[in-house]
Amino acid sequence: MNTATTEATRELLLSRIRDVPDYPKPGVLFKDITPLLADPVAFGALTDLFVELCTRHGATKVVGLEARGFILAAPVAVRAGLGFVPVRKAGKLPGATLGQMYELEYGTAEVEIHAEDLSADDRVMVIDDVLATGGTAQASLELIRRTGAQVAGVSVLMELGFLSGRERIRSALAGAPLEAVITL
Ligand SMILES: O=P(O)(O)OC[C@H]1O[C@H](OP(=O)(O)OP(=O)(O)O)[C@H](O)[C@@H]1O
Ligand SMILES: Nc1ncnc2[nH]cnc12
Repeated sequence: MNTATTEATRELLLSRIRDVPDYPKPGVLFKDITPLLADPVAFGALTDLFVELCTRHGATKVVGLEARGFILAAPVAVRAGLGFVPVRKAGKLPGATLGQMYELEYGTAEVEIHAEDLSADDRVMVIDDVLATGGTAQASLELIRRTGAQVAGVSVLMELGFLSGRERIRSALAGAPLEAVITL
């Protein structure tokens, strides 16, 4: 994130993220963004930051990752004047989909996109709350690549650096930027 992200804004956002130990399972420190969503000043400041990144990187579409990514990405798309496209967990989209499996800590999961929602003319900004292991973002980038669209970047509120998601998605980014407002 560049100098336009003031330290005061970062501090405000960080103060609105609640740590919940041992959720959803023992050993996980869950980063709960509901206090941030409940504060219109903080939510508005984060939306402004993401809009600025969409503009800077020339996005034509905003992709949100289910479910918390939907909440953050939708107001960005509206404010930036761009279309919103959901990447959903498998089995939720009614039309013709592309699907991508990915590995979780234990087992596998799958995400899907409506194939007709993106085309080769699009440059896509992917928005989510957390980059952890990078599995969700990596699968989503692969889906976007398969539609023929370009990736303008991935923007997240929080990067959990110790889980090395940045390294995992490096090749899928193909040179596009990963922007994290807060790195922990
Ligand atoms: O980098 P990763 O290890 O893939 O983890 C990050 C993902 O995990 C969380 O979503 P989750 O699947 O818990 O879904 P939710 O937003 O529906 O709660 C988070 O919102 C990211 O999408
Ligand atoms: N620690 C965490 N907190 C919130 N969301 C997450 N997604 C993956 N790891 C997470």
